[in-house]
Amino acid sequence: MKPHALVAHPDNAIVWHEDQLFLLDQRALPAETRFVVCENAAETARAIKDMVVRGAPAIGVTAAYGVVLSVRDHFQRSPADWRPGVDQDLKVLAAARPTAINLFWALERMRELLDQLDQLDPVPALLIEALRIHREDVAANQAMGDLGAALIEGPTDVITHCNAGALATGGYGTALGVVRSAYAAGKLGRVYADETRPWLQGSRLTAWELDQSGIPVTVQADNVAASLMARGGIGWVIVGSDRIAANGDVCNKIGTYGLAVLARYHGVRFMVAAPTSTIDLSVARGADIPIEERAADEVLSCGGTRVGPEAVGAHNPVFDVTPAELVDVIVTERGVIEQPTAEKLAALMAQR
Ligand SMILES: CSC[C@H]1O[C@H](OP(=O)(O)O)[C@H](O)[C@@H]1O
Repeated sequence: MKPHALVAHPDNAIVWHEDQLFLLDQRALPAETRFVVCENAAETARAIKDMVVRGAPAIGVTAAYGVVLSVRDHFQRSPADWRPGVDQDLKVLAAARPTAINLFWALERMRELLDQLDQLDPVPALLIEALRIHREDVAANQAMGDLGAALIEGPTDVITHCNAGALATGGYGTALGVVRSAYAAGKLGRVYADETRPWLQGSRLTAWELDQSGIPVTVQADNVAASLMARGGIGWVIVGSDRIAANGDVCNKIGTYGLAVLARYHGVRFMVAAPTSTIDLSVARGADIPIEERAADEVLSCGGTRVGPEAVGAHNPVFDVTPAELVDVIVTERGVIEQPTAEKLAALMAQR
């Protein structure tokens, strides 16, 4: 009998159980539900890079647990001189993926605690901090869900892109957190989930999550959104984010920018739901955000079968940037920003 903690559920994507890190393998969903166990920082970094776990906040939460694994390893090996090995592991974790700021935000928060620790055994304090980061993320998503749902008059249908759900976070979800709260409030009819080529986060993960939650969901090819908006009945496009620049430009899954242009053309409102750990005031504008390029094979294969000619390459940027002027509202756990600007973001981030 599997322990309750390891039941495959969207809110159980990242599990610290019996002093081990278990990750629901999102490469296999929905066909197979299996967990990958990470025993150390290197395995955790590999799991992030290979997208066993993905989604900006989920990457941050996972990296925090990766730091706990690192400290436990190095403290056990060398109780008097464990820090250098941990610092090297911090670099390995930071190199896992370049775009989601939550990875670096979580590592910096763990590093700040490391710098303060002087007790003999650092592991308990670090585990408590990682668990706190995890718990805070879920609470932020629940708060955002309610704030975002309050903006929806409804009942209406919405489009979402990629997966910004429980699987992409510590639990509950950002964009899908708004979807969950709006559905519970009777404001949501149906979610149209872009399949989100090439990794299919929408048709595999969002569809699985919403189906598990009993929320009406229809998968659509990425090029259907325009005609669906033209038909009418779509009130909102609701997406997550991997990094929001100081001026309000939003970096998110490739294809988000095109959705924002279509939404503005068709008078559909465009909502970005993201915790403040996704806002990066150190980056002035979206053009300065590093965009991850992944293997050409992700584009040239589908379901493990090569679909493109062997001799042909592929361009596979996996994020793009939506200019702030195309974003109607950014929803964070601290509050809502209509028509985001640098000034409004700075004021929000100055709040404690
Ligand atoms: C809640 S943030 C989720 C965010 O992350 C996804 O990217 P990936 O699946 O490559 O990690 C996508 O951009 C989602 O919007």
